Amino acid sequence: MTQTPADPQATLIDGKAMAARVRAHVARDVATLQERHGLTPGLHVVIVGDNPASQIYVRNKVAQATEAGLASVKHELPAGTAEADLLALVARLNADPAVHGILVQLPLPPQIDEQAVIAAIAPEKDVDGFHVINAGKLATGGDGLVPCTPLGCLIMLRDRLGDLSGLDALVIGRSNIVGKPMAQLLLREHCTVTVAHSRSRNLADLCRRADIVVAAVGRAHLVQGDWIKPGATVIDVGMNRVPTPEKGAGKTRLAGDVDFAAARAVAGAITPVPGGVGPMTIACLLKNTVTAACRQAGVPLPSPDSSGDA
Ligand SMILES: NC(=O)C1=CN([C@@H]2O[C@H](COP(=O)(O)OP(=O)(O)OC[C@H]3O[C@@H](n4cnc5c(N)ncnc54)[C@H](OP(=O)(O)O)[C@@H]3O)[C@@H](O)[C@H]2O)C=CC1
Ligand SMILES: Nc1nc(=O)c2c([nH]1)NC[C@@H]1CN(c3ccc(C(=O)N[C@@H](CCC(=O)O)C(=O)O)cc3)C=[N+]21
Ligand SMILES: [Mg+2]
Repeated sequence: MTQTPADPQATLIDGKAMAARVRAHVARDVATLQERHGLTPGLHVVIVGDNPASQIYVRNKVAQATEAGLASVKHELPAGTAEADLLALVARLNADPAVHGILVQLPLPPQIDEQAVIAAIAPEKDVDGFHVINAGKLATGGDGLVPCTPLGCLIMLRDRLGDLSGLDALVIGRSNIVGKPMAQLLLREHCTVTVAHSRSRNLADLCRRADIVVAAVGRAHLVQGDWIKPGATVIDVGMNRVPTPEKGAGKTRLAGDVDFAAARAVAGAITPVPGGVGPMTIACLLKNTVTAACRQAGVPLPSPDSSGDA
């Protein structure tokens, strides 16, 4: 973990490879459930409108779910869908015993209240872990469904560091879907957790004290290399499209919230973007669907303590 002159670069945390291992594990569990109980976990993904980035994510989610042996269905609704119609679909999926997981892709068009839709999903089918019941369970020590992105980050952290107890963790960002649940998970792991946001002062100093930095902001290169404590573990959740004029007009590339090249020279380990948190998010969605299906069917998880389970 310590940097020596012979090893000046941080270890890359290969989220893509780790996600493939989690998915292989999910696939084994799905096969076991089929064999022992005739149970096929079903994941239904709902997308409203034709945001191209959302279309790609949803296609990847459905394809990876299918490959792992889940029954996966995509529901595509037009951009002008009324809230009542989306709520009616959610109600139908809630009532269908073959549906174990429901994901409504965010963001939703402006005429639809996202909170109302999340609240309408049956908490036991809320594989995003966004429902207030699941958020409340995470905050109070219950075993609800945990949001996929923070869960993926935690699996990577535990793979890298083992026991996280007592470590100083900084989470940058306080959204309900990433920052807050990430902070709750790290607290559950006995870290000393600081949560920073747009009003935080001295972000650089907060960062310099952290053994673990999770950046979930949505601003390319916000976190500078000289903010990183030598040897720290850096998890970059950010997914930012930045222009690459050298590749031609209008071309972009994906970048995280961390100045990767600079941070890599100081950190002990760091996730790349792409190939870090993103693939783990999708793998954890499949994992949550299997967890949800087992609970709904009243059967035990085939392998409860596997693949860096949180
Ligand atoms: N890889 C993956 O699987 C996923 C990636 N993402 C990516 O992660 C990033 C964050 O997503 P999300 O949580 O939904 O974003 P939000 O926009 O909901 O939240 C961003 C957070 O960052 C804070 N913030 C904004 N500017 C600063 C700043 N200058 N300094 C410190 N904090 C700041 C905001 O503070 P305040 O609360 O004060 O406004 C807010 O808490 C995005 O790039 C998103 O694309 C998201 C989900 C999944
Ligand atoms: N209800 C809901 N649940 C979500 O989990 C959800 C959502 N809405 N809305 C959008 C965000 C974003 N998100 C990503 C998942 C995977 C990658 C991913 O696989 N990224 C690849 C690269 C993808 C690319 O190249 O564009 C990577 O980082 O390697 C990215 C982003 C889930 N989200
Ligand atoms: Mg948002």
